[in-house]
Amino acid sequence: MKHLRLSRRDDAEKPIFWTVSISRLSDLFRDITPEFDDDALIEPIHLGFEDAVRHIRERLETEPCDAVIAAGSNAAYLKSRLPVPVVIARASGFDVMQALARARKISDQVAVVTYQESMPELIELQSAFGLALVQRAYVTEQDARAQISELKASGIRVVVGPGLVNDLAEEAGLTGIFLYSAASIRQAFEDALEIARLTRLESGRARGNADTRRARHGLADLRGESAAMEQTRHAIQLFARSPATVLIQGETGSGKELAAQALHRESLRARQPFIAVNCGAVAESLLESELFGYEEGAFTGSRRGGHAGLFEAADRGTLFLDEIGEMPLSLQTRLLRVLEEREVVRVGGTRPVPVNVRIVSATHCDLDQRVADGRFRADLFYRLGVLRLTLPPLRERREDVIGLAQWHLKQALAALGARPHANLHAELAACAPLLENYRWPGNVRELRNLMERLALFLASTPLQALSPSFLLGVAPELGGASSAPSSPPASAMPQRTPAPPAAAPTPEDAARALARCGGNRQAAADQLGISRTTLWRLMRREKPPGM
Ligand SMILES: Nc1ncnc2c1ncn2[C@@H]1O[C@H](COP(=O)(O)OP(=O)(O)OP(=O)(O)O)[C@@H](O)[C@H]1O
Repeated sequence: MKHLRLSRRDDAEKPIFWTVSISRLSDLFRDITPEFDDDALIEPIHLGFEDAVRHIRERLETEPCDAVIAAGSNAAYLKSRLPVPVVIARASGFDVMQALARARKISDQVAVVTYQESMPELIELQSAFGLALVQRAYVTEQDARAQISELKASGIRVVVGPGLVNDLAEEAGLTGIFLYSAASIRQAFEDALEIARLTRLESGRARGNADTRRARHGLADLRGESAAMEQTRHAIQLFARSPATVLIQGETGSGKELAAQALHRESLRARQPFIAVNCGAVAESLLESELFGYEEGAFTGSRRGGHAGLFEAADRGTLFLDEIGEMPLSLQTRLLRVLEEREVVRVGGTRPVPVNVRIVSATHCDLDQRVADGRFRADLFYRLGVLRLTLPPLRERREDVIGLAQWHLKQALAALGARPHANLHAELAACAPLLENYRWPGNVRELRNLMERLALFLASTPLQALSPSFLLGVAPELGGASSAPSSPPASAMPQRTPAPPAAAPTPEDAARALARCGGNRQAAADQLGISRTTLWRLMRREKPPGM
């Protein structure tokens, strides 16, 4: 979901979030906050309910805030009383299962107390966990307190619930088990980033920035001396002169978005917005209103005055529709109409708004096949692909591997404040058999990630020569092994011969990486050398355990 997140930026540009909690949720907020330092300014507010509302309302008179992040009844209270978006951190099914497993170790008489709604599906887990489960829902603090004393009187000793419930349970001499995991809090922070992005886009605050910051990359950033890359750059220059639609095809990490940005930067629209949206990562209903906008009253919760969609926001610029193959059929019809009429009608509206937008779309999937399967409209396919650009996978242009490796390694070393070895080129050339024989399922993104990993080890051991055996120690996958090491390799590590190419990550690999990274999608994607979009794709294919 790289498009749903603004890139690393100066503090002045970062969205501002306030996390609001009085319970032990504050500790979890505090622990997760540093992970988002590059993306947002996050400040804790240790207040709840009325006190929090009063405090926040006062501050909002003089200070900006893009979203408030809270959980449980406190979040619901704030949501209906604050004029800024309130993102509610929600416990996932996995959180509940983890909490129950912990509770089970203490007692087989467990109560789950949640805000407003109980979880009927938990009944089925009773026998799996060998538990006698009691479920309660509360509305107010008083209500929660009363429920807990009833539970205590009935012999319950362990209570699973949000922060307030934990505090009350412990006050009553029971054991409280906290319901939220780090992963659910991270998800709330991600949601807040997305909301800030959409709100800023709508208010026009980010529109000026989008001109140069969302299209950050130009033609020179698409590196590689192979004939295929030369041709790609040439085609981009040529296509930039035309207003026609461009369809970019290529495997994950092969540079499709870089190419789209370069196309925009080379075109006459370079000073106008470049707006990217991932058609696969946004729910159908949200994608519709995000793309086309909506009128006031179009649906419950719609904003007063309506909302301009991305077509309107990208007016005179470029709209990059990534993962176009994932666009639902109903929206395909609507998109086709916009392309033909050159005007959008907002959801719930009747008035056409003229738009002048160049559409560049990208896909990793075989769109011809989707058309043949009836999953993608043939007329839209032709309309989107007046011009076509295909980015070759890295394994088909092995002559680019060493140059790209050197460039990304130098960048990564510089980011760590470390100097590259004077003979870096020769050292990498000696590693060429390993690097060039590898299959690179994640293409240049995977190569970049690997170089970042290598830079970390080289920066921590400045006297270490970059030899093939050292490289293999850092990146066993180059020799056919699948796991990454957790500590710097021993320099005397024996060299292994390259094994058959590693396969692309599977949904199971994605699930394992997510578990290793505590649910942090960016970290998991980086570990696998894939984009968050690809990770998301793999997760969608993953069957929930036990099914
Ligand atoms: N030709 C290239 N030169 C230098 N770096 C590249 C090149 N191609 C890709 N990269 C690197 O790989 C990263 C991923 O590229 P990009 O996001 O454009 O891939 P993509 O094809 O859009 O991937 P996905 O389908 O997974 O979204 C870039 O951020 C860049 O660091």
